[in-house]
Amino acid sequence: MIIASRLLTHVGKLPPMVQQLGCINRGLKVSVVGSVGGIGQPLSLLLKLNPDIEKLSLYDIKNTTGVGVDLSHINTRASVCPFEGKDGLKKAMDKADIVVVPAGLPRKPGMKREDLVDVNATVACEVAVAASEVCPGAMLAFITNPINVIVPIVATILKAKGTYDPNRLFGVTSLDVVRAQTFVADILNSNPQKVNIPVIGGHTGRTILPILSQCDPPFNGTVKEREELIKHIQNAGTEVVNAKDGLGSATLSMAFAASHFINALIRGIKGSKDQCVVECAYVESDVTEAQFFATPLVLGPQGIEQNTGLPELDDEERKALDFMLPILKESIEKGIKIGEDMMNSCV
Ligand SMILES: NC(=O)C1=CN([C@@H]2O[C@H](COP(=O)(O)OP(=O)(O)OC[C@H]3O[C@@H](n4cnc5c(N)ncnc54)[C@H](O)[C@@H]3O)[C@@H](O)[C@H]2O)C=CC1
Ligand SMILES: O=C([O-])CC(=O)C(=O)O
Repeated sequence: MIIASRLLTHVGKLPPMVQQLGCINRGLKVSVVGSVGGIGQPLSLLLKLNPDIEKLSLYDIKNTTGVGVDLSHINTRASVCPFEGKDGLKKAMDKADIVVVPAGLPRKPGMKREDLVDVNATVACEVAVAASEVCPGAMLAFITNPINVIVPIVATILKAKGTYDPNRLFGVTSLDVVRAQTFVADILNSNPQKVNIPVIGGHTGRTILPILSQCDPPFNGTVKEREELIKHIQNAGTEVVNAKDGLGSATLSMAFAASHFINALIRGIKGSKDQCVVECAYVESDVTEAQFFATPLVLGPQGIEQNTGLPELDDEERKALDFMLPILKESIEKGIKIGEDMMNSCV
């Protein structure tokens, strides 16, 4: 059941530790945790191209130096600093403005995203603890699956450490939007970059809800075409996992989607004046009964400036939302419980 479909804002009083005045005019420090992986390498490359990044700090458990030296030869502004090993995490994240996390195990055919939780919860916990110590004001963007569970785990740990700011913690769901834009554009024979479509909820199966009724340009397909399109968007991750046949999940499209999201966060931090920065992401929310939920967010110097709430929904979308909420709530409860159990064990 929907609690509210009005405009909501999370902008509250920040804990003193994480308070920042206005927007940042200097170059930014961005840390990529898991930078040697299938997503981490192309994501680091794309971020190296952003002229607002002054320091690109790379961390992985091993082999970061090679990736760092390679990237460092590219003639763009960001200086590249590679770190590895247990001690390297805090050094890499020290005073970061943004930490993006493509670390952790990907799926193999036959697995669900939820099957990754045991291994990936540890990675998320390590990053949350390090963030609390060395960059408590940073924007944290988690790519690690299962997003629906990982973000509540991180929030719970940050809360216990006294450094949680709900405006600065994001589960990256941009790939769902990128896919929705692409698949709609394929059908409409239009430019995918010009398709506007919110994707709300979470990041697995039927918790991924593209709001086709609000698509611009309009999608006027038949009921069957619409159902097929929604299924295609919801199952796209599994499609890649099966096509890669044991060699992992989406990496290149994810790196593109994540760099798009991080570039938007940066425009927000820099106080972009030319246009409002709006992106969908999975965040703490009171838009529905689910404590974490993806909706379009206005991004600004302090992270989430405004949660725009639920887009207008038609009857089918309302039913789909009602169907997903218990699934999402169960994942969130699980995440909170794992976070409580782990908070002292992953330091
Ligand atoms: N949010 C989303 O839409 C998507 C999320 N993903 C998820 O992203 C994650 C990464 O995927 P891939 O890059 O394909 O995996 P990968 O296996 O290619 O790379 C993961 C990297 O994480 C590193 N790593 C492992 N434990 C670490 C730790 N404790 N600290 C730092 N680094 C650590 C590994 O050394 C490796 O370099 C997976 O969990 C995957 O399911 C993948 C696609 C889309
Ligand atoms: O499906 C996976 O395991 C990776 C992922 O989240 C996606 O591609 O959307």
